[in-house]
Order: sequence, then structure tokens, then C-alpha cells
Amino acid sequence: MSIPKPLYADYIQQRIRTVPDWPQPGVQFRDITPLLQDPKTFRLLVDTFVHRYMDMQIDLVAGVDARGFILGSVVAYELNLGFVPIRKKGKLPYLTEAEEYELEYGSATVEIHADACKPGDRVLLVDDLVATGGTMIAAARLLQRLGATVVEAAAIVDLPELGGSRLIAGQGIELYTICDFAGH
Ligand SMILES: O=P(O)(O)OC[C@H]1O[C@H](OP(=O)(O)OP(=O)(O)O)[C@H](O)[C@@H]1O
Ligand SMILES: Nc1ncnc2[nH]cnc12
Repeated sequence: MSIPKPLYADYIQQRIRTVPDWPQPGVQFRDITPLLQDPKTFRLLVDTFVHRYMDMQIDLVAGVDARGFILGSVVAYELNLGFVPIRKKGKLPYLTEAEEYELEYGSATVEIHADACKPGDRVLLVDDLVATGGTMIAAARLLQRLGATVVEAAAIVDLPELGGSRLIAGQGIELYTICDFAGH
């Protein structure tokens, strides 16, 4: 059964700006900065996630570098939980686990501190957007390698035509998004 759309999904979606041909021709960039800038939509956005997760016995919230930090840390704070940053390669100072993933062109690596969570932890994974799904899957693999259970992956936006949400589901990871956009 699919998860019903949250009450304010349209209100939130209307405040996401589309910038054509950025960062390269053909890409429709879904810019969440207007959503964050407006205090009412920012609060609605955070509250939407808090309402969804407040009864799910989450132990920890993990957010993906960089836009996943903005949302994930506030959601963690509101849920009275700790926050774990999953960072791009070379930024974390202590012992790390790393996972490489494919981008549209080339590859990238995300890292997590080896002691960021412990076996059995129930983790909520947060990013702003799912496109090809590579980032979310790599982040989930890092958490799983440390023995955590990814209770759900959550994002504001899904771009279903890029196939990421299907890939994430294919990995057995539950995905919750507030709105989706056609096209890239
Ligand atoms: O589903 P995918 O194809 O993996 O794409 C989604 C990722 O792309 C964007 O981050 P980006 O890599 O542009 O980094 P940034 O947050 O530093 O801008 C976005 O914030 C997601 O993390
Ligand atoms: N179209 C898009 N808009 C915003 N962030 C993205 N990350 C990958 N594709 C994106």
C-alpha cells in the first residue's frame, strides 16, 4: 500500500523553484532554498517529517552531505534524537567507512564515522532529493554496514523519471517523499 500524500504537499511543492539548464543544459534543477527561506513552509516541512517519525521508535537521524544536513539535523533535534552526518569523501576526521556510487557522469564517494551508530540502531536517513538514487543507496549501505537498520529513507522531492525511487525500493529500503516532479 502506498503512503498517502501529506496534507501540505502541494503547499510545499509550490515553494520549490525550478531553475532550467542548471548546472548543465537539460537539467531542471529543483531548488529548495525558497522553501527553507520562508519560515512558514520551513516549519511545515519539518513538522511533516516529525509527525511521520515521532512514533516509529527511531534511535538516530542520519543526513547526507550537504542538503540532507539542513533538514536532517532539525528533524533530529525536534525528535529529541542525535544526528549523524554522512559526508562527501575526505571530510570526516576519525576512522571512516566509505561507499562509492555512480553519478550521471563519473562517480563519488560518501563516508561515515565508524562509530556513528551501533548494531541494532534504528536509523532514519534524510536527504533533500532523490534523482538516480545512487546517493541514498550508498548512504543506506554505510549505515547497514555498521549494523544499523534503515527504518526509512526520507526526502522532500522525488524525480521518478530518473528511476531512483524504484532502485531504492528494489534494495528493500522504504522511501518517503513529499512531492515529485516530472522530468529531470
Ligand atoms: O539520487 P542521486 O542521483 O544520487 O542525486 C541526489 C543527490 O544529488 C544532490 O546532491 P549533490 O550530489 O548535488 O550534492 P550537494 O548536496 O553538495 O549539492 C542531492 O542533494 C542528493 O544528495
Ligand atoms: N534536478 C535536480 N535538482 C536538484 N538537485 C538534484 N540532484 C540531482 N538532480 C537534481
